[in-house]
Amino acid sequence: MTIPVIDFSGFDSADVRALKRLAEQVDRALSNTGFMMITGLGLAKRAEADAFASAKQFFANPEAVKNSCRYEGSGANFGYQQLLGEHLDPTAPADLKEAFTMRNALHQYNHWPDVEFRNHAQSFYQQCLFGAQKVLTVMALALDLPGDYFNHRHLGENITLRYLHYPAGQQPTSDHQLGAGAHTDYGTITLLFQHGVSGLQVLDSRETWVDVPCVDDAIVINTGDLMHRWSNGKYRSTLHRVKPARADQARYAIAFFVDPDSDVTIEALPACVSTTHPAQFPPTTAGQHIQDKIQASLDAGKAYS
Ligand SMILES: O=C(O)CCC(=O)C(=O)O
Ligand SMILES: [Fe+2]
Repeated sequence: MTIPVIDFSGFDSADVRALKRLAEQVDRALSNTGFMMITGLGLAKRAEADAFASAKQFFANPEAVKNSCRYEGSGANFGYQQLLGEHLDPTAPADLKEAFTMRNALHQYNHWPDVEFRNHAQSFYQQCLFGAQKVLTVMALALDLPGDYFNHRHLGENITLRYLHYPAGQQPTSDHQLGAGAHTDYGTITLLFQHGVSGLQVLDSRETWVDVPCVDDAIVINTGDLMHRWSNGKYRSTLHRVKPARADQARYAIAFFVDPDSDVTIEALPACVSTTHPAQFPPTTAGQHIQDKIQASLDAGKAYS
């Protein structure tokens, strides 16, 4: 399985042929593997560097400092989650990672570690949103929808920036313990910044875990469960996982989850339904699906404690 690299620099020309070509490339990648690497989105490099610097500085703090912004629950979906705080695979041991999760980061006024951390996070969130909107536009065109169809349904309520730290030198308790357990993402698309250290793996159609390389200046983008349902199974929500960090090298990554507003109903889009391929899933609301999945990843800990 190879994950295609797609150059989005033609997006801004608004040339109809360039957009059509992008839509075809995105459609193929999301139907085949559910994963693509995108270059040329035009995000400010400085914002990404500042966000990673902030993340590293925050995770280096003592536990007591980090816990002053402790994650309170799936409803807020905001704050610090300590090592072993989550089971992305609810059937596996806890993940060897810590995280700082920031849902709807432009409208969160409390619980920030400090002003600089907040400024960097909000700047990077804005950059990611700007890039994500281009990708959502191309996806809408690929699915025969008006170009702004998805943008209107992703106003920010469930859009979440997440700093991840896979610390060096953590000894897994078993082969089943990972940096991040096997999971599918919950929403529409995820943008993932790997910061030059690999570790992410994707399950291919032969049930083999394939390493995702770090490609300079490329953002990994994958589709999640709700896009799978919206597209009536056409766009994949592919299982992926992260290996534990190496003994001598920590891994930092940033994920940007682009998920629909809570009251958006997700049901098969007209272009994806036919008499031979009727709707495969009952309608659901985005909020319900996202809450159920987050809660499962937190509740799973109880079975292991
Ligand atoms: O750290 C990574 O590379 C991936 C993390 C991930 O898949 C997630 O947070 O959903
Ligand atoms: Fe993921």
